[in-house]
Amino acid sequence: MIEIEGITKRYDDTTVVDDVSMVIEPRTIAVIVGTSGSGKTTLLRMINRLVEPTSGVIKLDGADNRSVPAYQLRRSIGYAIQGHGLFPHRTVAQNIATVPLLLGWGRDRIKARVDELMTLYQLDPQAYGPRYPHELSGGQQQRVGVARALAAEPNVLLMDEPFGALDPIIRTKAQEDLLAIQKRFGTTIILVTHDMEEAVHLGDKIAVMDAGKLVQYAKPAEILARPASGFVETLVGASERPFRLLSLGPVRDAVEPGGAEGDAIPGGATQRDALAELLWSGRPALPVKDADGKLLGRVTVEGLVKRAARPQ
Ligand SMILES: Nc1ncnc2c1ncn2[C@@H]1O[C@H](COP(=O)(O)OP(=O)(O)OP(=O)(O)O)[C@@H](O)[C@H]1O
Repeated sequence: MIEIEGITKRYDDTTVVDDVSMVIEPRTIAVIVGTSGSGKTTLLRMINRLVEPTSGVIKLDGADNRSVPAYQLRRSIGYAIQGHGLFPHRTVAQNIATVPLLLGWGRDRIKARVDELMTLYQLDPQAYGPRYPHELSGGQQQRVGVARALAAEPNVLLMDEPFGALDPIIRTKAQEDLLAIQKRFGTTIILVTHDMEEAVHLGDKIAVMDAGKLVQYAKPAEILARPASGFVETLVGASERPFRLLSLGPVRDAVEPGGAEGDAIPGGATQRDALAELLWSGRPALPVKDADGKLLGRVTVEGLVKRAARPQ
């Protein structure tokens, strides 16, 4: 668990993070969003003490993050940034091995971990391990950056716009990989992004920052349905709100009795996917099936539009 208590950062007379308090539950993802310069990166970097706060306390599993030396703290917290921050003159395998080496792991353990992470990220260790970062694509470099951040099995992973430079398709894949890995290792993740869609998709909770202040910290559905202020509403994008709400719910929750013509959509797909499919194909209804292929009912344009208009 990460407890941020009344944390403030001032540079001379300027307060860039202003009395922020929030709790990040273990094994969850908290996403920080906000306008440029609102203090997101500064807040993130106070967790691993790349920035020292002016006042306030941050506790990791109950312990003040100043109770150990900063360099030691940083070895126990993964950190992934936009542009990946890979060491250009070290191979991919050496990059991933950085923190385990610092921690004094044995050779065999390091090799096993590097191979495990590379395999997990679909980079063949034999082929890619000896390469240098410039010999990889942007998406591959990004995966190596996250693999490196995860190498020493940190309980906490800080990510600052990790997918910012990726094209939309690779970005979606990177987000899915992150969710799968977070489930597998139970990592607690704090991620900064400009992209509200990404925040809604990844966040168990979303923290909205404005001019150094935390203006709302809530589940995505709550932020979308009940933005705490005009600022949050604008950030969320009023016109896209209905679609974002639909992207939170599975189709199986929107099923109506009856059947429909054509290929079925799986119950686990999002309601947004179903609406897109309906609009795209010009059909009024789609059959919905569960994972075993059993017919659950149908989903209609009308039903989905109603759900989007009336948030729970
Ligand atoms: N070392 C520093 N000295 C003085 N001011 C700083 C320093 N670091 C950051 N700031 C200021 O603090 C404010 C918040 O910066 P920060 O990088 O945390 O914002 P951000 O929300 O992450 O922005 P962006 O989305 O553009 O990355 C900015 O106005 C920035 O200029």
